Amino acid sequence: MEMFKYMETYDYEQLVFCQDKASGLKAIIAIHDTTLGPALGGTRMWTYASEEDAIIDALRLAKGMTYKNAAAGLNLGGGKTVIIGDPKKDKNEAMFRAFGRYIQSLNGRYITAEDVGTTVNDMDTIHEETDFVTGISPAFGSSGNPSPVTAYGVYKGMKAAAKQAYGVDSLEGRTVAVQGVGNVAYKLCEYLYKEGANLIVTDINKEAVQRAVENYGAKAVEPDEIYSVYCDIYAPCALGATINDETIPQLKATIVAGAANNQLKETRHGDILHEKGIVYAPDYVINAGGVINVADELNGYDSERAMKRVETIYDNLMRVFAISKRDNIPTYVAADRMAEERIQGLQQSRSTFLLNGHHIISRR
Ligand SMILES: NC(=O)C1=CN([C@@H]2O[C@H](COP(=O)(O)OP(=O)(O)OC[C@H]3O[C@@H](n4cnc5c(N)ncnc54)[C@H](O)[C@@H]3O)[C@@H](O)[C@H]2O)C=CC1
Ligand SMILES: CC(C)CC(=O)C(=O)O
Repeated sequence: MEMFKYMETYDYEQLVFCQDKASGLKAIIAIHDTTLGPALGGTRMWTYASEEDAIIDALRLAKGMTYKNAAAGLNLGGGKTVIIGDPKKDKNEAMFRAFGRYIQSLNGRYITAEDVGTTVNDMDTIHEETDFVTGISPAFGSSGNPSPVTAYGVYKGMKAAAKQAYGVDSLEGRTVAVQGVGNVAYKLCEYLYKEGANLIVTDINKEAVQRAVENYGAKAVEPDEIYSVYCDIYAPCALGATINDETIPQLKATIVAGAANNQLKETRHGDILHEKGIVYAPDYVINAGGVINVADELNGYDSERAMKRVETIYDNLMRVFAISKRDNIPTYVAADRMAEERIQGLQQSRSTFLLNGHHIISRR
């Protein structure tokens, strides 16, 4: 992979490789764009098939955060970390402390939080070494686990998508097929169940499936069956790239709306959804609840204020749908346009982010 060529093509600012032999830390911090402010994005711990896969994941996720933070109206840029390893077996305190020191060395250009494979406890360990971490324990006056708030945002966004598709935003009686019932989606299922939606769920973790079956009356299907079930809404809430050449022909849903990052395998898959008349809620717009919540910590965390802001996801999606309809463009293009316009509009008045005494984090 020609790294600088890739970074130049997609306008990345910085890629940092962090290695600590004693603890086994192998982390890649990708900073995409800091026009709007310091790069905020979570840390994913995952077993990658190759180092190149890990680098590509970090880069793609970081770019997604630039767009997510811009579209959510946050004064934050986009970044992300991946730690190579199995979160069930390879974690240790020294690893997250070493990682915290690497974050500190960036002097505020990058602020981290949870993502798949990392927890509030990990963020607390990172916090032993740096202030540039969010999603730390409520005991520190912080916001804790972002997943339930992400779920609330996805639920609100799903209602916006229903309004667009059906003219009413009630989800009562609608059937939602949920792929992956982990931290975000289990809470999402609770919101949907309470509103009277029917749930079909799948997960590679049988216990996660069982929980949703027992508590929310969900019907369970095998992981490869979820794409073809009869439903109104397909909610991808596991990992990315599940909207692809194999899955699109199987979909019966009129809406795709879920929590996963990078849902479209390639952008052309967003074009195909548009051509088929499927309402696609762009991933980074609908799943911004978590980052909105952790970003509120930078102002001294206030849960009520954060939840109010998360509710704007509904309006942000309605704007995206309106742009898509007006210009007859796929919703993912409309969302990109909305985010890019905000970044470009502010580019004139900001230069690349540097710690200059007006650091956003100095407010807490
Ligand atoms: N946690 C958060 O606040 C946010 C999460 N996201 C994204 O939402 C997605 C879910 O996040 P979490 O719930 O935190 O992760 P999680 O790890 O708690 O849940 C993911 C679930 O998907 C399951 N899974 C993995 N591969 C699968 C497959 N092939 N088929 C079926 N199930 C599969 C896992 O067993 C797990 O239960 C991720 O893509 C994440 O990046 C995005 C924004 C914020
Ligand atoms: C989990 C969030 C706190 C931030 C993030 O990395 C995301 O939204 O993907």
